[in-house]
Amino acid sequence: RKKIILDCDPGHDDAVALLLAHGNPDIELLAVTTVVGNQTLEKVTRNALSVATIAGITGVPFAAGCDRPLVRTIETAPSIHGDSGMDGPEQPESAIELDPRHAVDLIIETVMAHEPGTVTLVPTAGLTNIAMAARKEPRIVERVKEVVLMGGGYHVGNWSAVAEFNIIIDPEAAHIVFNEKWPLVMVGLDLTHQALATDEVVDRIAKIGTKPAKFVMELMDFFQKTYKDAQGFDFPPVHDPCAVAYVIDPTVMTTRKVPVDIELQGKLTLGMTVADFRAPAPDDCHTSVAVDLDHKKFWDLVTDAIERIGEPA
Ligand SMILES: Nc1ccc([C@@H]2N[C@H](CO)[C@@H](O)[C@H]2O)cc1
Ligand SMILES: [Ca+2]
Repeated sequence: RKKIILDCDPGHDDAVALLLAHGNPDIELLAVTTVVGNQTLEKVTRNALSVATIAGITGVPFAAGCDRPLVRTIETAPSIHGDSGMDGPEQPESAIELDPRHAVDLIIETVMAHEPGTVTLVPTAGLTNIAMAARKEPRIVERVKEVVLMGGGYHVGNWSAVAEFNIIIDPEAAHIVFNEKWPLVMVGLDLTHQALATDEVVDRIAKIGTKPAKFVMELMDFFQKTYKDAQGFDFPPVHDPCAVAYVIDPTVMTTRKVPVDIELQGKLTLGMTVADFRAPAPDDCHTSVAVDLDHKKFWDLVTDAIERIGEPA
């Protein structure tokens, strides 16, 4: 089984990523950590515990991390995720206790406690926790198997013309993470904008008929409305589970090995993930970007995972 740590900011699509990681039999979810992003740290942490309650996730430590970016001020995304960060479904009261450790310490301790090259970091939010972990314990960089993150875009932006939200809300953290020498797969908007929750997909999930499936339905219903109003999409792109799907089955998408760096100075280009497609890629290139998604294979993984979770509604 593939061991992962999910660092997230639930977030409608983070919630689906968590359900995919929990439901898929090939994934061993070692820890879940939260970070400020779609909403404040307090809200996204509450949301993560709500998802854990609905999905019946037990025996997995959940820890809260950084409540603001390294340098800049907080920017949240209520236009997409609402005031709670996960508007739409009724949220259950969660009985799950947070791990008392800071997320940065939980990430470090978990990576150091497992064999080198066995733990994959899956960030689906701003990279503040990941950057802090690499600075506090540099040994995790060579010990981590790879970083598979949802963020960035080599030709697409959503929070500026050329920058994606997870990167631009903490570009200094992203610069740290992309420049450490660990293998890094950037699952950016170029890929995730193909992961549309179409009517056919939502109908498939509705037919599952369990509490988690109903929860996902209500999430997608809200997400579809805000994505239509805020970004003019007919169907919402469900970004974050794409990163988890890659860890489960890398053939779910194609990737290209290209150098990627983060713009920190640009007036128009701050937070841009600049990918250099000029061939050949340097031998020491440790970054790849995701290009084409196998839409059916992806949604088969997601619906299969949801089917494996929870009692009939
Ligand atoms: N407009 C918008 C802003 C932020 C996000 C969140 N950031 C990433 C996509 O940009 C995902 O992780 C998602 O949770 C999605 C849409
Ligand atoms: Ca997210």
